[in-house]
Amino acid sequence: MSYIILFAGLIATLALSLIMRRRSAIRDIAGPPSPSWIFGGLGVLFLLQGDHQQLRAALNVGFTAAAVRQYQPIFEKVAQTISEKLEYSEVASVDMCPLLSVAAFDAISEVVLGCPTGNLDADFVKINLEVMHLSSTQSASQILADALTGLLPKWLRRQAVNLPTKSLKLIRTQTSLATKEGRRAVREKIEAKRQGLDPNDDVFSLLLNSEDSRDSLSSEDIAGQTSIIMIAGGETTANTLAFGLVELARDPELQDSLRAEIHAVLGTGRHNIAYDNMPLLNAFIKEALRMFPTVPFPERVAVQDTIIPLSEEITLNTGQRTDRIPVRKGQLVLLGIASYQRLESLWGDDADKFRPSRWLDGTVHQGEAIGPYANLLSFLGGPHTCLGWRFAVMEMQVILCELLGKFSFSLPVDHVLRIRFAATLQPVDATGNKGTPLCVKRIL
Ligand code: HEM
Repeated sequence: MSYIILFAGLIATLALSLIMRRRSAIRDIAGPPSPSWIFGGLGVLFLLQGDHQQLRAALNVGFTAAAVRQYQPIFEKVAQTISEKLEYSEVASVDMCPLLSVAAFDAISEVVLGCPTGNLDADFVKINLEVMHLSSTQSASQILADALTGLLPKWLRRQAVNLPTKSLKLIRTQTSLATKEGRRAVREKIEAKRQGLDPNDDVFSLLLNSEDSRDSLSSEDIAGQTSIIMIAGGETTANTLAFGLVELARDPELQDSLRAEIHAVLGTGRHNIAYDNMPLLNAFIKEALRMFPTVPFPERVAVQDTIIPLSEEITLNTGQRTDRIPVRKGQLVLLGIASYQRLESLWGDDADKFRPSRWLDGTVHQGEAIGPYANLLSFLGGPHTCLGWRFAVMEMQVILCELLGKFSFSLPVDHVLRIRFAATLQPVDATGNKGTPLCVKRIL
């Protein structure tokens, strides 16, 4: 981990400090994130400025606090499925990563498309799970080839998208199957409405039926989001949960306290559980997001010349001191989120320690709010702030309550956890592959 932080510190801390001093700086570098050349299409992540604002405002209808509350029963069902799988597992230690990936995919399929995974096209399901694992299975040369392709001039990149590399082939197929599946889901909802059936509570139904979005969103706009939502919402949530479970397995005392809070709340009944009113659970989620931001270094291309103001002066290699960095239009800026969230100057001497109590004892960094949740940048900030952050928080709340309420987690004797950065931040096991093997014991 320290390598990642050092790397980030070298190339990107500057860019982050800036956001802290003047929040609007992030808006001046609001250009497209680098993978836009691969995906293209209609996905909200890849649009810019006016087009982006308009589409995002319309899509937001499916991601408000009120909308997300309606999805709670689906998250609970998905969480129970993980429990059932754990119950029947007979191995000494269970790799939680694949279970969490499948759960995250199930949650998105049902909440967004309104369709359980079992009813989706089998090739679409398979390709999505492959894409979720793409960044953890790429060789060093594949990563380098993709990164270099991203640096080609725009006209050449348009052609390069069709290169037969493993990652480009996978992403092309995922985008095309996702759009097909999204169109099918939209068609079925329109047909159900024509037949006078009540609309469901899924995101696409809300978008098709809400007064706020139906005039500004075409069916094709909605279907066109399927690919990016599947990708943006899957591995991100699954990896945060996986890192969090390892921290719980390391700290039996923390696990007991969290379980006591969960039992106290669940003991009062399983209906309409007020997950937001569980202080330790929410502190735990914030700490997992702070320590393990799954998108640790998002990239931006400046849309105009701008000045990035720094919170502290730095010395340039010319010896000159400065508190600002000029950025030219078109220049690439890396946002060192992982560094920002471990800066000792902001989070204290124990910034590198997993300590959820910092969110409860008043020692947490208070400053200008720069992200949508808990003053963290894990969901980014500015115009491209994660659209699904409330969705992700509730999904994590529900899954943690279900798992911790019923099981205890401990580290296997030969436990090794390394952290890899390959597009997302991933837990890696002793074999060098993505994985978090944990000993899991039923307690209730
Ligand atoms: C812990 C879980 C999650 C984390 C840490 C996370 C983080 C992020 C980050 C950092 C971005 C900005 C990426 C960039 O611009 O380069 C983003 C964008 C986005 N996320 Fe999430 N995300 C999570 C879960 C979700 C979920 C569950 C969904 C949907 C169901 C979702 C949907 C989106 C969408 C649609 C965007 C694009 C927003 C836009 O460009 O306007 N995310 N997310």
